[in-house]
Amino acid sequence: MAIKYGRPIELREVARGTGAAVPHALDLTVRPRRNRKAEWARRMVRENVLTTDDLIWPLFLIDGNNKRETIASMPGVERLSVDQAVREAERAMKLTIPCLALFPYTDPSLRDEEGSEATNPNNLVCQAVRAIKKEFPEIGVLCDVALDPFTSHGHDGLISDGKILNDETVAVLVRQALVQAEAGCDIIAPSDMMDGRVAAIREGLDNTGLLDVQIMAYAAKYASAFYGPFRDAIGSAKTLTGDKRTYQMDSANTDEALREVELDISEGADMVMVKPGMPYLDVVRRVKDTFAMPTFAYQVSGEYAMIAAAANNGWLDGERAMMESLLAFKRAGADGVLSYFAPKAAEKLRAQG
Ligand SMILES: NCC(=O)CCC(=O)O
Ligand SMILES: [Mg+2]
Repeated sequence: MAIKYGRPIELREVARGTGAAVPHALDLTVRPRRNRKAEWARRMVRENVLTTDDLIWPLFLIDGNNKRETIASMPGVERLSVDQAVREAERAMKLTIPCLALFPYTDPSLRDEEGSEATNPNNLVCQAVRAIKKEFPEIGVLCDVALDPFTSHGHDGLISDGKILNDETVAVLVRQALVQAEAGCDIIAPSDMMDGRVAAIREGLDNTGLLDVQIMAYAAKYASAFYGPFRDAIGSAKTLTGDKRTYQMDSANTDEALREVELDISEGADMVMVKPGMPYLDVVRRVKDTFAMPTFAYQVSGEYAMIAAAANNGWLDGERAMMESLLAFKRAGADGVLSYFAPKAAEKLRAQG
């Protein structure tokens, strides 16, 4: 006799209730709310989870010693001297955040038209990479590749006659990537949106024997108003002339994002990124579904600032909004999120056990 699983039909509807019909009960067989009736039940059917493994923590660097500077448009985020960045690396280790991303505030006296400080093997980023990797070799360090923290005009590339030069910029970006990789960074993340930079950087790394250095391409990076506070943080807000729409993507497009991502993968990107985050979750989903690559999203400074400002005004429950916004990236298919909330979110996740 075949084994029958499940209860006989006549037993199914025997509830633990009184047996009496509920007045005004709707004739519903399916009641989705049953699976939400208690925390244990909600946990059991939960489809997506956020863990500390999903977080990449961006840090801002500044010259000096034992220095921490607040950033007015990013409450709770500071610029850190290298020694303080090492302390945050220790905090990240304890919080089991797998990776840090480094962004420098370059002293204005070191900024020039060509962004030459970007290729100085002893610049702030390289110093921080060496210091962090020396004390905490087990934490991942990601370095951004683009010229905007280093140029007097605040653009990511070289300019001639008001135009951003693609191929000339790529040559400089390769040199920037090499000094960072030689300092010991684990992931090179080109954020400049020049065409062909991933292939050129991969070739440069491979020719130098840096075969294990990964590339996370800012593959679909949009020209966005949400980067405002970041430009305050790295000091390029005041100096930026014009906008970045000839190289960053038009926010109206998603097919184009797929073509950009496809190119970067074909050029050797190990991981791809969509940026900004929350306003572009549709792009994250399409990229993940199309390429099944490790896919990251950047919850950028403006997204952080909106939540932080509303929370500081008492208009939002900041902690809940933070966790909900981060989980949204997982739901959209992201494998991880670069977020200024990383340490706070990790603390909360660890407190929850
Ligand atoms: N290349 C890194 C960024 O541009 C970050 C933008 C932001 O957080 O607003
Ligand atoms: Mg591209």
